[in-house]
Amino acid sequence: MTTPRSAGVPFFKMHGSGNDFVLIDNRELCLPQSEMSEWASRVCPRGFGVGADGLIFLQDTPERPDVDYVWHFYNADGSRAEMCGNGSRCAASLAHRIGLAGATHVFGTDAGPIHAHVLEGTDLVKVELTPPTGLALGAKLNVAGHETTVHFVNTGVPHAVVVCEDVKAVDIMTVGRAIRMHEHFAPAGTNANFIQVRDDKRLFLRTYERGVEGETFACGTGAAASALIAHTLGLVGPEVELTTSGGEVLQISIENGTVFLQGKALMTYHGEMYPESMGIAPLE
Ligand SMILES: N[C@H](CCC[C@H](N)C(=O)O)C(=O)O
Repeated sequence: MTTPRSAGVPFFKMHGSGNDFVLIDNRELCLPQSEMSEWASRVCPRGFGVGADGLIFLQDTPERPDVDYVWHFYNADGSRAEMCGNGSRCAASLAHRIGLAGATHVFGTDAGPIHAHVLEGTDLVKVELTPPTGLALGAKLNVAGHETTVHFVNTGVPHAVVVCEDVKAVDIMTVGRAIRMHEHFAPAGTNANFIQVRDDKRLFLRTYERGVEGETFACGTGAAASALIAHTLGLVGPEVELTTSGGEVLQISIENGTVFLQGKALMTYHGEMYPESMGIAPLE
C-alpha cells in the first residue's frame, strides 16, 4: 500500500441505534464550511470511504453565547441537513467526552438550539428536539401506483409517515423512494417512515432516509415524527418505544408539545483517516 501523503486526520466513529456517523473535532482541523459537503460525499461511502450515514463537524463558537458549540451535519450524499436526532445524541456524547461541553448542554444546529443531557455512567443521551412544525394528517397520495394515506411533520427535518399493518412487508426501496421523491413535498423531498402499532406504547419503525437514499437502521427525528403522528391519531400515548430496523429501541416522550428523544450513543472507533486516499484534495 502506498503511504498516504497527507497527515492522518483524527476522527471518531459513533452510532445511535445503528445510524452511524463520522465525527470530527473541527477545532483541530479548521476545515472551512465550503469544503464540508465534499468531505461528506467522500468519507461516508462504504467501500471507498470510511463508511457512515453522515458526517458531523463539531465547532466551538465564542461568538455564540447561547450555545456551548455548533455542529455542521451532512448526509452521506453530501447534502447538509438541518438536524439529525441520532447524530445529535452522538455529538452530545462526544462533546462531553472531549471536554467541549458538560453533561447537560446546548448546541447549535441549522434547525435551532438542541438541549442535550448525557446520562453519565450510561450509554444514554436525551435530547429535546426543536418544536415540530407543519403537522398534516391524512394526505391521499398516489405512491408507486397505489393510493396511500401519508401523514407529515417536520421534527427538525421533514418526515412523511405511513401507518402499516406489517412494516416487514413494505418494499421500502420502492415505496420509500417514491415518497421521498414525491412532488407533494418540498423540492428537497422528505424522509419516509413506515410504522406498525404494537400496542398503545410501542411501535415498529422503518425509515427510508433522504440524503442516505436508502433504509437506515434507525432515524431519530423519524422516530419523533412517527411517535408524534401516532399520538395525534390516538394510536399511542405520550410515551412511546420504537423498535427500529437495527433492533434497538428509541424512546420518545411528548410533553406539552415538546418532543424528547432518548437512546444509546456508542463510540466504536477513534483513529485517523487519510483524505487523499478518498479523493479529497490535500489540505492547504
Ligand atoms: N437524512 C435526514 C437527516 C438525518 C436524520 C436522521 N439520521 C436522524 O437520526 O434524525 C435528512 O436529510 O432529512
